Amino acid sequence: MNKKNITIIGTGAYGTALANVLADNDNNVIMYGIVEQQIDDINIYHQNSVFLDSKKINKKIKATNSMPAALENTDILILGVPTVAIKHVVNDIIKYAKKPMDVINTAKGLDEESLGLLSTKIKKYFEGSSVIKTYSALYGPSIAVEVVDRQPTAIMIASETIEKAKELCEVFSNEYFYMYPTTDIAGCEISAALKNAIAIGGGILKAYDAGDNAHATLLTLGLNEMYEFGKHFGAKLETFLNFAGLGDLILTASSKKSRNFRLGEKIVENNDAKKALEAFNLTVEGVETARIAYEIGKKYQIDMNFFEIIYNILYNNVKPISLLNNVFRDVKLV
Ligand SMILES: NC(=O)C1=CN([C@@H]2O[C@H](COP(=O)(O)OP(=O)(O)OC[C@H]3O[C@@H](n4cnc5c(N)ncnc54)[C@H](O)[C@@H]3O)[C@@H](O)[C@H]2O)C=CC1
Ligand SMILES: O=C(CO)COP(=O)(O)O
Repeated sequence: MNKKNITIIGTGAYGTALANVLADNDNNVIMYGIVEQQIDDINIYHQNSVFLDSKKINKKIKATNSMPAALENTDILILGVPTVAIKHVVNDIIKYAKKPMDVINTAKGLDEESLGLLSTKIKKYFEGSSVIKTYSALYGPSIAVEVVDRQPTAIMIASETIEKAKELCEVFSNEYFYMYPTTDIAGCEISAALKNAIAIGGGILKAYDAGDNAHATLLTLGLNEMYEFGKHFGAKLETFLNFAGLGDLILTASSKKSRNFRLGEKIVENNDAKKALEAFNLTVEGVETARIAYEIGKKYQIDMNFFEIIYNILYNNVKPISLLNNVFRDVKLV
């Protein structure tokens, strides 16, 4: 495989983890960031301590605060910022990119405006420009810190064609990072977004010490609601059984390494979602997703008992105990 020139937008936890995989695979990797401290940390100390403690990353990774410099000769562009920042960064990318690129999104969210898919929105942002050659996105259980530790990780890449997905698998895959190709962008995206809200529920149940039976039941109900939701967007069942669906749901709704899970625990500690959110200064995509999923559920009359409960806890001042009291009552399976 030829060396690729890869630009990662964002110097956060996941962007850094992917940079490490790609540099380990001998690609040229440059990260674009807006926080000087993170850029210096990467360039000088070969670490990104705000997100990943003092774990060392590949010395070949470079970082810059100059978008034009970051986009000098890019073959593959990775959007490594949270959903809320995507519009802003794409505007700049269009201004400074020099040639058409394979664009890969990593954000896990939904589109609020159209009550639809984030991929549709991202492609729309690029519309009319010639800088996007193909669109793909990464999904699956991959907590950044474990990827940086080179612990075995398996995820999916969803592209518009299977040929492109397979080609990109070659770029990312190595002995600790396995990538599975698919064209089911909708299934992957819905799984990835919705599991974050379910992970908040996982943290809530854990904090109440609800037990392993309850936890397993939540995962089962959550997976069913994810699929019920996905059907409205033409998603395929097999994606929900793959790394993007079942895999990421099990991970994030069970692990203290997940920020969404930890937010759930904090909500119980505070007995109040608003207070917990005020004190929680980390990227938690599940909060916005719960609201948008709830709206989409209403629009398409999708039966989503779990999402209604979690929405009410997050936005309507309903106490977190209501998850324990209600989620096991109105059980509907696919
Ligand atoms: N952390 C993880 O383990 C994983 C995260 N993801 C997803 O990746 C996406 C990014 O998450 P993380 O890396 O975890 O977030 P993070 O909170 O660790 O980092 C976000 C980064 O984006 C940067 N940023 C924000 N606005 C920006 C802008 N306008 N221009 C340039 N940079 C900007 C911040 O400075 C920060 O460096 C999220 O959607 C998340 O769900 C996916 C898989 C694993
Ligand atoms: O999506 C993730 C792992 O696959 C990361 O989960 P959190 O955003 O909850 O930390």
